[in-house]
Amino acid sequence: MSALLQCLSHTPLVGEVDPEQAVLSAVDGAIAAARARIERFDPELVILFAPDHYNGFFYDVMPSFCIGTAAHAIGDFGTQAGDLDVPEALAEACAGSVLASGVDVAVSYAMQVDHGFAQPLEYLLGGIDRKPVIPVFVNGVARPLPSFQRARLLGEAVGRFARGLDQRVLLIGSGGLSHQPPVPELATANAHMADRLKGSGRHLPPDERAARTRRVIDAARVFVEDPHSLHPLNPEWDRRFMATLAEGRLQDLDAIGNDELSALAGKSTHEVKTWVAAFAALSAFGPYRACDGFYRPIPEWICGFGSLAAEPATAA
Ligand SMILES: O=C(O)CCC(=O)/C=C/C=C(\O)C(=O)O
Ligand SMILES: [Fe+2]
Repeated sequence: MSALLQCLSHTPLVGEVDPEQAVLSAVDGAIAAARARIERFDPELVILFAPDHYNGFFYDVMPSFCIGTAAHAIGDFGTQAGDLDVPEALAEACAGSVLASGVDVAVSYAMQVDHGFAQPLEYLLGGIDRKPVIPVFVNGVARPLPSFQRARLLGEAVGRFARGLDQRVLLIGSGGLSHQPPVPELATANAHMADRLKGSGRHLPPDERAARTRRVIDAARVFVEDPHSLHPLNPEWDRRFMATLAEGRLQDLDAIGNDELSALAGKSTHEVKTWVAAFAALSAFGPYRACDGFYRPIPEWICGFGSLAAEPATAA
C-alpha cells in the first residue's frame, strides 16, 4: 500500500501555438522529472482525475463526478485515440466504495474521454494504455459545477478505497490552472451548438471537429497579442492555489464559490478540482510532502501551466 501524486496542467495547443524555446524546455524538464519519479515508483494502478470538454459528457445527463469501468479516448487535438486499460472489477469496487462513503458518483461502462485524460497518460506514462487506470471524471466546464468541497470529499473517498488496496497507486490530477479558452456555454449557445452540447456532439462530423480545433488555435494567437481578448491569466492566484495544496490546507478552498473562482482565474480553472480530488485522495494515506512545484503563465497555451508532485511524508 503506497501512493504517489502527480498533478499536471494539460493543453490542446502544444505543438500548435508554442511559447519560446526556453519556456518549452522548462516545461519539458518538469514533465521529464515527473515521469522519472513515476518510473521509479512503478505504479501498479493509476487513478486519474480529469475533466472533459464536451467530448464525452453532455447535458443529456451531466454528472458532477463519474467513474469509468471502461473508457475510450477520442484522440482530439492530436492526442492518442483508443481504449484505456481499465480494470473493470476494481473500478466497480471503487465506485461502490465511494458511494458507500456518501459521495454520489455516477458510473459509466462506456466512458468517452478526450485530451484531458489522454494527455497526462501520454506525458507521464508514455501512452494511454501503459498501466491499469481507473478514470474519474470531474466536471470542470459545464455549469452547474461541483464545489471545491465536493471535489475534496470525492477525493478523500477514492483515497480511502485506494489505501485499502495492496498496490502502488499513482494519483493524477489533470487540468487548470487559470485559463479560459473558448469553450462553448449552454447559456449563450445558438440552437445548433445547444444541440451539440446536449449530446449530438458525441460523434462530431470531421468538419466541425476541425473548425472547433481551429477556433482554439486562432484564439490563442490573438490572446498572445492581446491578453484581454480572453479572461487574463492569474499567476498570483495559481501560485497561491498550488501553495495551498502543497501545505495541506485543502479545506481552506471550501469557502471559495464557483462564481468567485471563475472571476478570479477564468471559467476553465474549475479543472483544478481534479488537483483537489487527487490531493484529497493522497491525504487518505496520511500527511504528505509536496515537491517539484513548477509554474509558468503561458499565453500561447491560454493557461497558467503547473506541475506538482507529492508523496506520503512517511515515504523514503
Ligand atoms: O468546443 C470547443 O471548442 C472546446 C475547445 C476545447 O476543447 C478547449 C480545451 C482547452 C483545454 O483543455 C484547456 O486549456 O484546459
Ligand atoms: Fe482542459
